[in-house]
Amino acid sequence: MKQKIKVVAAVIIADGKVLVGQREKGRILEDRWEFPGGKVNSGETLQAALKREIQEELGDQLSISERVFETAVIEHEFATIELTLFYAKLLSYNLQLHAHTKLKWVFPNELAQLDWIPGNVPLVKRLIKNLKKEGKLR
Ligand SMILES: Nc1nc2c([nH]c(=O)n2[C@H]2C[C@H](O)[C@@H](COP(=O)(O)OP(=O)(O)OP(=O)(O)O)O2)c(=O)[nH]1
Repeated sequence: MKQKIKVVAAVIIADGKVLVGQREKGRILEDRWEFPGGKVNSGETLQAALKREIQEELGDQLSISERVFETAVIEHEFATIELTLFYAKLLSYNLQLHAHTKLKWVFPNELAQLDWIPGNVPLVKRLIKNLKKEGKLR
């Protein structure tokens, strides 16, 4: 059976845009775009894992709010990913490149054009709808 991996990632919003990252070369799914985040360690809460990952990847502190939607299951060849996305805001602004080639801020109507991790595409479509709801982009 394929390995199941719990992953948590952040939909970081500022000034009406969402922060996305292009995975560094040499990592699984290199060059694809993703929401910054990573694997949850055993015994760690999703929120603690997300804060740790954002500190490691971007060198930044995060304020986490609600889940974007329920945990999604993404089938990759190498594993089954259980991905939970949270809305979040940056509390610092270092945006270091420890896991990404590029980071960029994207308006919701441009999100669908990125070369996403394949399983992310339906999630991005749902996210775009969600972002149109009142208050989400502030
Ligand atoms: N961060 C992130 N990972 C995602 C997304 N969608 C998706 O399928 N994944 C997958 C890709 C990876 O197989 C896994 C995340 O693991 P990772 O390799 O980024 O993990 P990590 O930062 O803990 O790093 P590592 O030390 O194991 O390299 O989840 C997403 O939007 N963001």
